[in-house]
Amino acid sequence: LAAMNPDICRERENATFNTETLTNMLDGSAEKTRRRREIESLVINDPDFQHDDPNFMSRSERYDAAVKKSSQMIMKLRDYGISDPEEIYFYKRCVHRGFSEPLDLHLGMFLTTLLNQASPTQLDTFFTPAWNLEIVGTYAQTELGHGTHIRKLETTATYDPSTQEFVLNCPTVSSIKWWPGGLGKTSNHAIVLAQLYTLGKCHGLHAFIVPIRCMKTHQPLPGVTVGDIGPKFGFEEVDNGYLKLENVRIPRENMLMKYAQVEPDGSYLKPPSDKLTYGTMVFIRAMIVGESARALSKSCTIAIRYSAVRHQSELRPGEPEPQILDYQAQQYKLFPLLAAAYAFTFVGQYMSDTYHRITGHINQGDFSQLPELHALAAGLKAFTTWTANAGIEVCRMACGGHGYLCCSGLPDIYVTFTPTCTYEGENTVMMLQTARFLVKCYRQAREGQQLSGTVSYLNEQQRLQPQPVSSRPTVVNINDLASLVEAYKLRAAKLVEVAAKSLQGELQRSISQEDAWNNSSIELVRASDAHCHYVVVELFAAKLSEISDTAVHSVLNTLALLYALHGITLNSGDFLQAGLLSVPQLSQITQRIKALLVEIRPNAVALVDSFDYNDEMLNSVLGRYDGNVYESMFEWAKRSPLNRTEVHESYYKYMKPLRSKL
Ligand SMILES: CCCCCCCCCCCCCCCCCCCCCCCCCC(=O)SCCNC(=O)CCNC(=O)[C@H](O)C(C)(C)COP(=O)(O)OP(=O)(O)OC[C@H]1O[C@@H](n2cnc3c(N)ncnc32)[C@H](O)[C@@H]1OP(=O)(O)O
Ligand SMILES: Cc1cc2nc3c(=O)[nH]c(=O)nc-3n(C[C@H](O)[C@H](O)[C@H](O)COP(=O)(O)OP(=O)(O)OC[C@H]3O[C@@H](n4cnc5c(N)ncnc54)[C@H](O)[C@@H]3O)c2cc1C
Repeated sequence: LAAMNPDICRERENATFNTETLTNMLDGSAEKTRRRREIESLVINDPDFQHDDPNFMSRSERYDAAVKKSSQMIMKLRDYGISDPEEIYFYKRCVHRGFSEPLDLHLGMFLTTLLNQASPTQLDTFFTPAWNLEIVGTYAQTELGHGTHIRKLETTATYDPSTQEFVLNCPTVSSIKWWPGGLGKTSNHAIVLAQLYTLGKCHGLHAFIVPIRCMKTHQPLPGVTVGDIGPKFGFEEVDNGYLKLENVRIPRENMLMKYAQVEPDGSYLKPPSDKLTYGTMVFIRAMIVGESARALSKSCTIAIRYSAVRHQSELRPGEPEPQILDYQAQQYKLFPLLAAAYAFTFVGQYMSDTYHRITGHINQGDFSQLPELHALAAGLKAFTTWTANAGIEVCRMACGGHGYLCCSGLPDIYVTFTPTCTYEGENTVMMLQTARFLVKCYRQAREGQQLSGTVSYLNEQQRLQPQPVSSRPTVVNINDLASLVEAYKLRAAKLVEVAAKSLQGELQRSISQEDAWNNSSIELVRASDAHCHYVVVELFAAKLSEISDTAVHSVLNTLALLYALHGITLNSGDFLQAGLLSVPQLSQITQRIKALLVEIRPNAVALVDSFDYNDEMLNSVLGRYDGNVYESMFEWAKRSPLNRTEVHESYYKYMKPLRSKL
């Protein structure tokens, strides 16, 4: 066993706080940390889950290996009695080393849709077989022609009262289902989102359980054309698929009928809200916020550990080359991302709690908070994925050339994460959904209604009436987190107002509501972005008040200040325009940020250690806990398939003959 790299040892000795305390806080409690590690070690020590490096495998081999692992995973979850969704998720992440896998849609969307949208009788019929993996399902919504604008999806489900069946059809090329994970080869069922027709009338999108492959032979059923859509930017383990349905008949009982219903005679009963069909998307959006935190914290772990062991260039003449982590420019790249990773971890926990709280109310028949839940999940999903997506790439480049190697782990993190900006609601479109809610709230507040929840700041609009910047006291105390939260809040209020006024201005030019909306999209997206940024800063600050350990409190306070101040510098125009900040303060902020980088420097490695990714999960030569990066990179390269023979066959086939011809 090689000794620990001395640089990284020194980093750990210099930390001012106890990493275990912080890890416990991130997990929720010491007991939760213990249990998570226990679950992870079940996987890591399981010979069935030892795997070949996927980088050296073909796509088909990768799919094969993933299905093998997923099947074993389901067996073992059963054997170990792991049934808590959160624990299933730990186990699953560890088995697949953070990669997406063929059963994701079954576990994440098929089962969830059943749980939330099936009637009790339907749950009895479908849930147990689905839990036992006899039914393997996916969520088939997107079509070739439409992913975003789902009201225009073209697949139809027409009720036939004579047989009490629905007849499903994809009538056009653009109506072919396209993208669903696990659809191509793995699933034997799909929840298909289709336009419901009954008694000659269209009632919009509804969800149907459609068998697509024979339960015995796994052959596609009559009328079903199904397959894999081909290689992608990443997601190589996943058989994202296509599906064309031609006169496929399913029993009436296969329409999910917890809310909307079709009676045997074909009469239609409306749901209490027609957006309940969209519920599974809200769930996954809420989960993606936590995924942003994970992707970013993993990337930071890799880049910061590597920066602690990598020496390059000359800082002071005659002295040894410094750790690249000592360069201010390197710190400025990585520490704000580290701060964002912490912020998003807390936001992810909040989003998950909020989802469960409000879904609880919805299950009791109270739909009043659905709009806020939707707006929050949509906006925070977009806000956090955009930041994390860009941040992963910054981390990769911060590792220099070695970041480009697959064994750094960073390319896989990037290609696996980047579609979160697109799937489950394209980010710009999600920001516009949040803006729709914000503008509505703004108008309500104007009309004198008292708003509650995350938008309650819009009640304070009177305070925001325009006044000359010079006559207004500057609001920000750049050393006080509470004051920074206030500034973010006022910026959000201002940008919501700007967006609302833009809409108003457009409408006064007597164009349609829709054109006014389109002509204000830039302002609307910025308003949502500012709103989400405020929510994130606010939640980070609120988290600090829960921390009793003074050493941990101090280091997280530094990170929270860095997060807030760095965000101001990135958006300084907004803060200046709103009169929340003066020009001299801007350079004070830069100085303050530099001081914060120095404060964070001795704790940087400990702060990424606290995320507690074991080496198997991190899967990165550069991010290894022991810091022995060069040795293991050399070992990894030797295993490259091109090195199986000393002389590659291409030499004999092409180069050697060429030489004799010249
Ligand atoms: C016992 C055991 C327990 C067991 C437990 C078992 C369970 C589990 C166990 C295991 C757990 C382990 C898990 C493992 C997980 C694995 C990971 C998963 C990986 C997943 C990978 C995911 C891969 C990716 C999958 C995908 O990608 S799947 C496809 C996703 N596709 C999209 O996301 C389409 C976007 N497009 C739209 O969402 C709409 O098109 C559009 C733009 C909103 C316009 O919608 P439109 O209908 O036109 O509405 P508008 O007219 O604009 O608005 C009209 C009005 O409705 C409002 N409103 C719009 N929405 C909504 C909404 N939701 N909700 C509420 N309101 C809404 C709007 O606010 C407006 O309100 P108003 O202002 O009028 O008051
Ligand atoms: C890896 C991956 C896995 C997926 N898995 C599934 C799955 O399991 N099941 C499933 O059903 N789907 C799945 N999808 C599909 C995914 O949900 C859609 O791709 C997504 O909803 C975006 O829709 P789109 O592709 O139609 O993009 P488009 O809507 O065509 O977006 C293209 C551009 O148009 C812009 N745009 C569109 N509408 C507006 C608007 N109203 N205002 C302003 N700008 C607009 C967008 O911002 C974007 O820049 C998956 C996709 C990927 C990449």
